Amino acid sequence: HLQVYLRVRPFTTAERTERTEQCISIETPDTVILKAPRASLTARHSERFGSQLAQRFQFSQVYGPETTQRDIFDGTTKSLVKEVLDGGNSLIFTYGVTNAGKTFTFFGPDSDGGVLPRSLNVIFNSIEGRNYSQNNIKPHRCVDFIRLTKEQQDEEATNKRNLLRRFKDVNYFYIYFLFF
Ligand SMILES: Nc1ncnc2c1ncn2[C@@H]1O[C@H](COP(=O)(O)OP(=O)(O)OP(=O)(O)O)[C@@H](O)[C@H]1O
Repeated sequence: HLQVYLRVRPFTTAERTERTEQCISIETPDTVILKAPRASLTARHSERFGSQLAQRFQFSQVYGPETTQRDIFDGTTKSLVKEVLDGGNSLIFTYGVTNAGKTFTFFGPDSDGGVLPRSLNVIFNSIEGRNYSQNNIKPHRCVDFIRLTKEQQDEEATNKRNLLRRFKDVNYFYIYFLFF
């Protein structure tokens, strides 16, 4: 079942003027009305031809500028993560013009994470007792997995050891660098 949400981010100080504030209004919890700025080509064009200036758009829910990261997560994503933990599949993606707030909504600043870190928190807090302790399974093409033979498991273990050793060297380098 498809849900389409709209998040309206706050105006920045530079953007906020009487004119821009009139461009968007949240009419009901699931409807917004957009008006083209008076000086824009769209507005001038539509006045000339006498067509409707304001347009109404409907969503499953509209989240206004005062909405917190937690509100967004609780209202849009949390139930999907719970479904995934019960074996279901879910997809969530953001769509919008540049500067609309997609990255902010998805990742968020470190101090106030977006839907991705919040989802991972729920997942990692819920898998205790459910994680697979053996290392004989490897993901294959996103939707499948392969069961490794003993030789393949040894090869994977060697690769992992080599990789971690390389990271350790890098860390030593930074510690050395900071120290002097
Ligand atoms: N809900 C919000 N509250 C406060 N600031 C926000 C909010 N949403 C976005 N911003 C700020 O607005 C700016 C643009 O947001 P962001 O980078 O997330 O846009 P974007 O849609 O990912 O843009 P692009 O497509 O260009 O990557 C950033 O400075 C971000 O911190």
